[in-house]
Amino acid sequence: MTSYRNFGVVGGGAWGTALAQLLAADGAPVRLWVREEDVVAAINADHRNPVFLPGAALSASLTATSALTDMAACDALLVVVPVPFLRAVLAELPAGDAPLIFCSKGMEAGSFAFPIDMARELAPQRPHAVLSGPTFAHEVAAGLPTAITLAAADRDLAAAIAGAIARPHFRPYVSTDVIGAEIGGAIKNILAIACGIVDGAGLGLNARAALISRGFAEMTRFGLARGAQAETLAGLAGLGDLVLTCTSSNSRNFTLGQGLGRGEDAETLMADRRTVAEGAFSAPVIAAAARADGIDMPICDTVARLVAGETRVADAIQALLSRPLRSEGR
Ligand SMILES: NC(=O)C1=CN([C@@H]2O[C@H](COP(=O)(O)OP(=O)(O)OC[C@H]3O[C@@H](n4cnc5c(N)ncnc54)[C@H](O)[C@@H]3O)[C@@H](O)[C@H]2O)C=CC1
Ligand SMILES: O=C(CO)COP(=O)(O)O
Repeated sequence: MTSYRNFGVVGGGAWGTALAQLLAADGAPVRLWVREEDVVAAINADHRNPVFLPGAALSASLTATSALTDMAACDALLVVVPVPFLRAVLAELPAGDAPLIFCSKGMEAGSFAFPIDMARELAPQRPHAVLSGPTFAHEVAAGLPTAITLAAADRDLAAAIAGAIARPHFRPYVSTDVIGAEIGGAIKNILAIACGIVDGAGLGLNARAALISRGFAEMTRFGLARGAQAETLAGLAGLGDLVLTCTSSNSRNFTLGQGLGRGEDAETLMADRRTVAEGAFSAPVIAAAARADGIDMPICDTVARLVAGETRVADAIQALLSRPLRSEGR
């Protein structure tokens, strides 16, 4: 079985930096591609990423570069670029046959592509995998216990990557259900916004539990229709991540929702922030994909309309609560 030793990480936000640190903590050399020159300089000089992961001390063996060509020497690449910017970065990646392991959570506007779909189009010669689960970046960087799904269509590839990135406190579970892992991560972000809205509007914990549960029903409907396995959606990359981000103000999606719930508008909340709340990008895309496929996703659709400023929180809640009664299995 191939063993991967020379990892590169493409994307120096909070999650890319935390994953690079995970792999470099034992002194292994890890190359991190970072778009922002000030962040490259801070990582190489001070071993810190003050913009995206303040507070985490980084190993000296983790080095940053702003040249994508420097990633050509790596034998596996973790790709951690937010989905709206992913296509442009993939198009600039140097050619090679090192596997791409996608760690971003979202669906692209217009194409309805998940990261793996973009990779099939732009880097078909490379093997592909998905890494997704309940993983706040600052906790992984701090070495706190974490479990995650590592999915690849080729089980041997998944097992080889899982073995190479596993650490005593970081435990990947192997799966071949790539689409399930991608759908779980993309949809939980949208539902985290919904739960933040409920929190910001002071609607109580019953409402939050109802949203998690009915939101999971939406994730399951969408996932099963696209060939995902129920056990993946009920696992770390689906329900596990849903619970994490729907219950914590460490989640950027949840805090965006809290602002919306307090009555602030989405444009103001998202202006000037350098971090991403992927759910705000994915909500209209998933809602449109579901509509096109005839899949009922009222919560995701409502989040999309709230983020677009097309409805107010009070009206949206009223509309959701006044839907006709139905059986729970639907
Ligand atoms: N932060 C976390 O705890 C976790 C994040 N993720 C996912 O990882 C992905 C990346 O998120 P974070 O690392 O948290 O990002 P972040 O929010 O910390 O930083 C924003 C990132 O976007 C990049 N960016 C901004 N404009 C860009 C452009 N025009 N072209 C290319 N890149 C651009 C920045 O360089 C930076 O890397 C997202 O899909 C997120 O959902 C997944 C698991 C955990
Ligand atoms: O995906 C995450 C944890 O698994 C991070 O969530 P946020 O992007 O909402 O902060």
